[in-house]
Amino acid sequence: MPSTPSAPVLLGNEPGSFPHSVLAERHPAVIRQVREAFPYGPEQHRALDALLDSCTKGVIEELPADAHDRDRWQAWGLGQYAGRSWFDVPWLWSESYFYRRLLEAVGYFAPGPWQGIDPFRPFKLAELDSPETDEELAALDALESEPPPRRAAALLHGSLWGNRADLGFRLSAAGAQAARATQPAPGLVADDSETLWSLLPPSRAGTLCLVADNAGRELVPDLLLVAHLLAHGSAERAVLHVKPYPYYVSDATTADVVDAVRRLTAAPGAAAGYGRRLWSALTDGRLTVRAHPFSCSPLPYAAMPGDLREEFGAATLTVFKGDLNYRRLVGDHLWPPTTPFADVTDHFPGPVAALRTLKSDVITGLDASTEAALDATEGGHWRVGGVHALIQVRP
Ligand SMILES: O=P(O)(O)OC[C@H]1O[C@](O)(CO)[C@@H](O)[C@@H]1O
Repeated sequence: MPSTPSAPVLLGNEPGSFPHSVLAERHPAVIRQVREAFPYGPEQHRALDALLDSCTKGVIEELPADAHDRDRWQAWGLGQYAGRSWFDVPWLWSESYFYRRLLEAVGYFAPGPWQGIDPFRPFKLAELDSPETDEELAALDALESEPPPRRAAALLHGSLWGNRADLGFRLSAAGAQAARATQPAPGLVADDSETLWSLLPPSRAGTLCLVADNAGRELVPDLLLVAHLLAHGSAERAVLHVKPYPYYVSDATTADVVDAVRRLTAAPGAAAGYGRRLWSALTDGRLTVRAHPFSCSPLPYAAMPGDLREEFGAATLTVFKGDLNYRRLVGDHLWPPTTPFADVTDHFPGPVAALRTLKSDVITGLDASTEAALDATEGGHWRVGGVHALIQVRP
């Protein structure tokens, strides 16, 4: 990326900044919520106390010697960061490691009765079962009479704005207040949807990769979009990339995909048809689910391993959903907002798109007038409030 200006990596050590609030306030709130959601035993409570102490006042500690993924985390920088404050290392790294340690504290990885029990599952299920999800699914009935391109556009926007439904984000009072303050004026700050559709013409054979973000009310519209694209020939195959373990509270895992598809098949009206199509696409291999370890890595996608690079390189289009995936795609830097999206995704091996609502300071690809208008009307809140969104594409 020779023409791209360098920009500072985001750290969490500036009091008053958004990253600092995530480490100092949101992570303790996540520990509290998880503790209250399950009847964990004394050992787990002690481990959660220790994590709370470490992540707010202590330093990053090594993984236990017998941890199954110790080598992987060493390769991802653990040796370099151990012993340093959680606030002084790259924010992305610190957040990712927090979720890794939280799962360990509740016994998610260790053989035993709590192995594989998702500490965020109650919150994810509550959202999937909510009246809002019912309403969103009922709205599909009216779409049935629309011509396929209009239906596709509606489903694309459903998937995009579904990214507002982020359980971790709601734990931040600042984020929720900012969102309320500027409603009801959500707007797209960049819209490359025409380019996106040009990469998915109805007759095109090829593979669509969708790098999913949150479960529940984001994953459901993601799946609806995938079902539509498969049914209308915009993609012959689709690969849904999910997380190999629970992460950032509501990120989707394979279990969440199963819950979402079952929710669709059991729904009344048109939603059930989408569910049945997804079920058969999964069964016959047109839709596959991938849970690559790198999906939970604390590193940007510029550092992805060869197998993933090959896979994305062979896809017709890879769509990255959500804020965190955006940060990892463009690099977790405080870029000047007018930095071209094409420059910061230069490393990516194929056509790539981002569908994201804005929930962190990272932003690229704005035109100068949009940036000026946002700054003038909202100060810095537009970056983190979750009320604006973007569709960016690098063919
Ligand atoms: O679910 P998303 O859209 O990836 O958002 C994750 C959120 O979590 C954060 O990492 C903060 O924890 C923000 O960057 C982002 O707002």
